Amino acid sequence: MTVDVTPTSVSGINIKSSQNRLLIKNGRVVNDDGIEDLDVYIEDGIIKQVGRNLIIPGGTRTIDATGKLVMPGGIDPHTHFELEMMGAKCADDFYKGTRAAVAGGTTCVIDFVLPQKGQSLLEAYNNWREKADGKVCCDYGLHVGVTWWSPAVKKEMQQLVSEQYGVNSFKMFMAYKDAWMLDDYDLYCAMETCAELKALPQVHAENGHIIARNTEKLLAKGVTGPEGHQLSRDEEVEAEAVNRACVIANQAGAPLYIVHMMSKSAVRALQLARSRQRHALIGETLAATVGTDGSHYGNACFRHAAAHVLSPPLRPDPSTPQAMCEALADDHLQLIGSDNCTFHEKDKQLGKDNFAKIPNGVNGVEDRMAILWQKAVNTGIMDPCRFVAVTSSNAAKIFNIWPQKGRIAVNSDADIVVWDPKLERTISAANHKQAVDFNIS
Ligand SMILES: NC(=O)NCCC(=O)O
Ligand SMILES: [Zn+2]
Repeated sequence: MTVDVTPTSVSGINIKSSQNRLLIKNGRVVNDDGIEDLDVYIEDGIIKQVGRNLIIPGGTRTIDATGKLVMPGGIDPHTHFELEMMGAKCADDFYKGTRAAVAGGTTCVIDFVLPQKGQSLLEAYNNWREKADGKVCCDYGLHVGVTWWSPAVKKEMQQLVSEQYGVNSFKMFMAYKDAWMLDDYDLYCAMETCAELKALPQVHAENGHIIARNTEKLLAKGVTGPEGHQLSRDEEVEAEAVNRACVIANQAGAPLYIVHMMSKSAVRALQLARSRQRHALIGETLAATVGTDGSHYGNACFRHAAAHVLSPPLRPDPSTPQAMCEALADDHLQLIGSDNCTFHEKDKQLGKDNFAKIPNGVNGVEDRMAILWQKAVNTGIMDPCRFVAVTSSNAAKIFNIWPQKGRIAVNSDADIVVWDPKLERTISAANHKQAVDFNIS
């Protein structure tokens, strides 16, 4: 991600007030380490006072948050806006995607720059900045993908971590053979470079060679529908790659962040690796796997089944969603992202006769916080403080973003959501850049 925050554009959002002073009154403030009944006063996008009976200037716009929770805005560590992959382009651009994010209570997203094989990382980074700047409705940062390896890539990684770019995380793929996948040698080199640069390596952990061979075998047997997607890459294929990625990170002397962990087997592999690892192992899961399971791949309707195709896939084991909530609650996993990567129906049709050609990706940037609230907080698996940790403050800490983010405290950026526990969603959000609030109901 970059440390820079680009200016926000709020065009198109129903702005209720352009005042730069806002008081959120009578709410319960939730941080990752406690809950208190407090009022929050914001001026020019910065939290100026937190307490009761605050003395504030006249004419300040007030939100009555009685019965509501006042929480740090969500940070979604994993989105793909305007990404081109598998012959299609994601339906959400940076405007639509970040607008949806804010409507769901997320005030910062971290997207992925994914260079084509052979493409300059700097060129790809600049392209992504061009796509996003001026369009985003909330803060954003960028992780950069290392999709091929050479001394030139290493040099560009060194440049990208400089203050000019501020990147501090690089993502490598162990899947998508013949596209973004790195072999183990190159993955080792990339992780060593991350360790040298004090950047955080991230991996998509699935065994791309096994997936490729299983796909050939399934197609030869006449399995062409979306059910073939999960059959070609079961839990073991994910867990093996998690273990291998941890071993390589350990050898490279690097910490490791594993994106979109989708199965109980993968979480077990991560837990096992933690007992021997020299550096931190961080696990992210997705709203999709907390929200539902892989039974959709058996749906007779191609449109329905293909809409659920993402990698790693949703798992057929129906106990997976609850297990993922428990893993987040117990700190076996540390974050929940959306991996928002939406495709129009016509694009999913590219794989009508061959599941391996269905563009991979689902929605979730708007729904991430509500899904976790419903599945984990309302069920008693997780308390609101842990909810704040896994949806916001852990990302702020892990990616070292703006230390003042992810926390409701004096002098923090006023990225705030007012959360209605009865409606199970945000009813209002304040964005620090313009100190506006908007009603999304
Ligand atoms: N996850 C997925 O299926 N699509 C987005 C690209 C990726 O992260 O693998
Ligand atoms: Zn992704």
